[in-house]
Amino acid sequence: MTASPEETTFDLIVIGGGAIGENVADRAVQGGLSVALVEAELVGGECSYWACMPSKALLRSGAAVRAAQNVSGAREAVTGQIDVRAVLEQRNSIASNWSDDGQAEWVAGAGITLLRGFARFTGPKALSLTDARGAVTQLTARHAVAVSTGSAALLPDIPGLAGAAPWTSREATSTQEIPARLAILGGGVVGCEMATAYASLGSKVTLLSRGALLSNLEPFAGERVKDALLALGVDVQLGASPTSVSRDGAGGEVTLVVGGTELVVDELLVAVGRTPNTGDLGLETIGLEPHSWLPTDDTMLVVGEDGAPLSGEWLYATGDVTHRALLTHQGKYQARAAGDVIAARALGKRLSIEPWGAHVATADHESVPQVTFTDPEVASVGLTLAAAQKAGYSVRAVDYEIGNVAGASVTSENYSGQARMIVDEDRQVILGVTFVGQGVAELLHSATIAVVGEVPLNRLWHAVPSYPTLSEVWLRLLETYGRDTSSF
Ligand SMILES: Cc1cc2nc3c(=O)[nH]c(=O)nc-3n(C[C@H](O)[C@H](O)[C@H](O)COP(=O)(O)OP(=O)(O)OC[C@H]3O[C@@H](n4cnc5c(N)ncnc54)[C@H](O)[C@@H]3O)c2cc1C
Ligand SMILES: NC(=O)c1ccc[n+]([C@@H]2O[C@H](COP(=O)([O-])OP(=O)(O)OC[C@H]3O[C@@H](n4cnc5c(N)ncnc54)[C@H](O)[C@@H]3O)[C@@H](O)[C@H]2O)c1
Repeated sequence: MTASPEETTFDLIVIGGGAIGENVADRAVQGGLSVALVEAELVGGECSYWACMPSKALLRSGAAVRAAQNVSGAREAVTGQIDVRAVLEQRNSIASNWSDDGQAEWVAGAGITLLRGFARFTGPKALSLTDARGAVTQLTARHAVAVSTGSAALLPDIPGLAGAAPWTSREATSTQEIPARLAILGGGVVGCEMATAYASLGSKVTLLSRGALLSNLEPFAGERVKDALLALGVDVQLGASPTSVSRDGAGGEVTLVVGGTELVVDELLVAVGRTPNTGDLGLETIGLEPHSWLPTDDTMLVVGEDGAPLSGEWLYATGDVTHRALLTHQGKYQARAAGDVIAARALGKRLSIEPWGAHVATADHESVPQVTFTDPEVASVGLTLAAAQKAGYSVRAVDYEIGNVAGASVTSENYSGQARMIVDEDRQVILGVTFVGQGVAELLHSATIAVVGEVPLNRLWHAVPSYPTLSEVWLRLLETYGRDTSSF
């Protein structure tokens, strides 16, 4: 049966029904547009089924046990081992058993038309949709198309790697068996989180990292996480990268050659970054390069090599595929801006596109928060010292040992953690904050508000942290910086 033009023409077509695409579609519908959301796999995308949620489910039991083991009285109550089967079942439940029924229901309830299949551009505002049976439908967008196709794990060009069936983050977050021996390639966020999870669940983990761990963050973060991984029994090898990889038949042992020495494991997880899902999107039909990231302006309009939006200003991108900040919360922030601005432009409404306006993703530049769920956690927002200096700010870094605040001593015996605040000396506002320690994830939003709000230090003295909480680290950071009383 051939679909009628009414069924194949929409004000906006969103390609990719991950967390980000869902939000673009939702905002645009709320803004008054008809919207189709095209999804080739599961509505909800990586975050729900193979990334944020299942990975955190794998990490939580180990963190809970260690937290109890560091409190007298509670320690005595922790007498057994982690129940790995129960952890995997809980993870299965958090990943909705890889069924997207609930999210598809939400999409329908939000007034979005869900189209299942794989979308490719055939020209400006024109797409073909291929469904699971191979049937092809042509789609047309009246006003805009938003690409929210996400990213996939990058496989480096190491001899033998591709043929050795390595794990990516997908297998690592969805496995039903914990391998006895796991090698992890890459000391970034995925590598450090998965090393923590699998060591907690009983694997003998070897973590191979070319450089320092978590190298995009303050250096002390990676150092403290490295010490914690060593304490968990992880073999952390810095400056190490395999020169060849092979697997002994399907499902057999994997052998890596690292610095001339053989390392034999049951599985190898590759976690060396991401590649955009744009290889088979028909980008060549609209003058863009297949396999490339899709850079945007702050209203999320895709820009060409000249930095200007494509002719007609109809193509938007949000989420990982933009390479602005590969994080669910930041992608959803972009999605809110994009969905609203697409609707406003389509309906000729007033735009709010000045920095920090409603239709722009200004925070992507220097105010991105991120929690790395290692143990200790790393919670950071804004610029590191190195990034602030590189950007030309006149800065001072203020450090404090979190273990010294009263709240830390009741949270955990021998609490140890570090806080760093980066102060813009010219404006007396905070450009970045990093906390490393148990339970610091929930501290992060206070820092995000201080950074985004550009709250002057003199006003921050009036934001009084409750006693005895970890938040008292804020007061200690201010005291360490010193109070300017010259204007009193
Ligand atoms: C192991 C791991 C843990 C993570 N943990 C966190 C975390 O704790 N917190 C956090 O903020 N971020 C985390 N991230 C990052 C987060 O998962 C991503 O930033 C987020 O999923 C990006 O969402 P997206 O919608 O842009 O892309 P995706 O979630 O990848 O969704 C894209 C969707 O588009 C579909 N698609 C692609 N091409 C087409 C096409 N041509 N036609 C139709 N459909 C298509 C795909 O099937 C997919 O469903 C983690 C990432 C990994 C790998
Ligand atoms: N909690 C979270 O917010 C969370 C968790 C997981 C992932 N993520 C997101 O997912 C994205 C991908 O994470 P990731 O860990 O794959 O990437 P990443 O960019 O964080 O780290 C990749 C690491 O691999 C190293 N590397 C690159 N090529 C290598 C090679 N050939 N051999 C050895 N090492 C190599 C890099 O130096 C880097 O340290 C991140 O950008 C992050 O934003 C977020």
